[in-house]
Amino acid sequence: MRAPSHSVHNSDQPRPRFRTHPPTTSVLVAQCGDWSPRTKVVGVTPPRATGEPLVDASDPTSPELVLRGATVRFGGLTALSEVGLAVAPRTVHGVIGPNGAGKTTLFNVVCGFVALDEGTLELRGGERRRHRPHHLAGLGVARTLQGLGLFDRLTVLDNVVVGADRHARTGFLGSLAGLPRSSREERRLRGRARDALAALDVLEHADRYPPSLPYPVRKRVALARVLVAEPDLLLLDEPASGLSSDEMGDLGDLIRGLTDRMAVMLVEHHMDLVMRVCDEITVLDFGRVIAHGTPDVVRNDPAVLAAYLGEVVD
Ligand SMILES: Nc1ncnc2c1ncn2[C@@H]1O[C@H](COP(=O)(O)OP(=O)(O)OP(=O)(O)O)[C@@H](O)[C@H]1O
Repeated sequence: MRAPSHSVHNSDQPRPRFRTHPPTTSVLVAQCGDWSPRTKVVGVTPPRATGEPLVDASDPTSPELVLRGATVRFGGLTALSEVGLAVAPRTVHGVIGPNGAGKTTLFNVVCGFVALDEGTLELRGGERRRHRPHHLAGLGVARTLQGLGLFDRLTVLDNVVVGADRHARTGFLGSLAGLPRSSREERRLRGRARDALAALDVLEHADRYPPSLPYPVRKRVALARVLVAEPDLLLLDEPASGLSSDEMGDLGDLIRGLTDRMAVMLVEHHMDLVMRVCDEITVLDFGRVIAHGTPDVVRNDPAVLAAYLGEVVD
């Protein structure tokens, strides 16, 4: 790993740009990019490496996700180093950084695919170093995959019913094992799946099979499948890949619309989309947080500009 060419943020010492407040109530009040005019309470000051738990499932204003001192090593390589981050409810929190910065590793930590070597992860289910990926739905977290992961041999509607599993009394695995669902429950889940498809404007394709649909439609179906679980926190991993600029504009509107119901953590390379939709952004480089704040703060941060070495950040 090459040595950082600039100073890095120590998660124990909040950067002077941020207003620091007592934990949990600490907020940045910000106007965000092109999404003004609106003044919204967004963001939670990045937490210190140690301290009292911040996530409180009974408090709708508490963060959905808190990482403290998050460190992951792969052999001799430190992929994440003392990362502190908090995702406020009903906001879009972007995670950006150059190639190899640690974005995917961070995502995988939240999803339970990678365990922390040091530090803690808090979700609504409590503080932990690692949780199992199959517990994610129960913790109110859903994720999209870079690949769409749709079942080709299931109709669009059935693909989305699979995502409603969290709300089923007899889960998808249970039904695979031959446990019957009542017809009432089946109707309820199908109703939910139809609502999710309608919300994403793809209900007309409910009876079709994914391979027969254009890519942008399949992307919406994949999103419907995670939204039907009604997560508190949605993890979006490069959702703009493969979309045209018009489609990206629609996606931006869609992501903003989700904040009525949930928080979104967005890993994305398309800076225009990130700057447009995010309430706040954490910037990683060499596994460390080098900047955090609103799009306007981040896009003008010299450390961010240096990390991108001339890439346009707007
Ligand atoms: N399983 C692994 N084993 C060893 N090294 C890994 C592993 N996963 C990631 N790394 C290394 O950790 C560092 C961070 O990788 P990561 O994929 O998280 O970065 P990224 O920001 O997602 O990059 P990109 O934008 O290119 O996808 C890189 O140096 C990468 O080579």
